Amino acid sequence: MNYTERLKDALRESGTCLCVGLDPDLGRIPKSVSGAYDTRPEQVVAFLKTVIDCTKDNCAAYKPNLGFFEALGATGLEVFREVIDYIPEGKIVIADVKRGDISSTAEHYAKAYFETFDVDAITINPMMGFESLQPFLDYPGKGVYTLTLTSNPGARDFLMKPFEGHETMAAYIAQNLAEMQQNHSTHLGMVIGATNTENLSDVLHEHPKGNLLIPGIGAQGGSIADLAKVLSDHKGLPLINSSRSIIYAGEGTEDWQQAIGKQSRTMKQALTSITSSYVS
Ligand SMILES: O=c1ccn([C@@H]2O[C@H](COP(=O)(O)O)[C@@H](O)[C@H]2O)c(=O)[nH]1
Repeated sequence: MNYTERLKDALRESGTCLCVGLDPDLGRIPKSVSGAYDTRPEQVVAFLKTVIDCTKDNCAAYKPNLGFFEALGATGLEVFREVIDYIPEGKIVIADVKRGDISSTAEHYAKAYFETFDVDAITINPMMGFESLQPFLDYPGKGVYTLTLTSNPGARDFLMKPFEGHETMAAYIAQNLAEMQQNHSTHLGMVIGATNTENLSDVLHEHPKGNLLIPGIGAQGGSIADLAKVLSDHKGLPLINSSRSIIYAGEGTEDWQQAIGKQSRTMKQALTSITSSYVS
């Protein structure tokens, strides 16, 4: 099965395009978890397993961000392994690594995430040029989401500036991804921010079948209504990510597990109008 078919199944089975971001911040782990385990890696594993238990009925995908795992030190990758192994079958797992380098190094990033960890998809950074994406592109069944129009204010520094005859550099990236897709078996999707919807039409027009990873709702304040408008004609499948607003929903309370479950249900509900355009 190719990546898009597996993604479609995950959306259909869960009835949502919600992706839960796994960004474990040690300072925000509930006291009942940090008090019960001696080591930081054990605390993170226990917290994230509970997050997964509380959210699995309300999402199609999980997106662990490797920065949070690397911050744990030498055992960070073991924690990452244990957490992704716990994610139920049928969910899409996206390693948010934002890699990109010369080919000999990029080949090893591709090997690490598509072979050693065997995740469904990763995020990549195109800053070193399209040739640096090459090592990721011949993995049938896998997906890459290339940073195209990111959700942060710094997207204005390069990605929203006119470039090579396009209104934005983001649209130029999207056009190149669509062209590269014609000759490669890895699905070439895009990361686009829910906070920058006013600049998204051109980007989506250039890569009309690209699957989308969309951070920026929740803690970053992106509007689901604006997103729904801009996505209305897009043919690629969206995964809409929220991390902090879900996994720390119960911060400071005793019934934090219920709060996480409730917030993921609320997000799933809020995304219904978008999900229903893709899942019948
Ligand atoms: O443009 C981008 C690309 C990636 N991210 C990542 O998504 C999550 C968002 O977390 P929230 O807590 O929902 O704000 C995080 O891992 C970012 O590194 C992004 O926000 N924007």
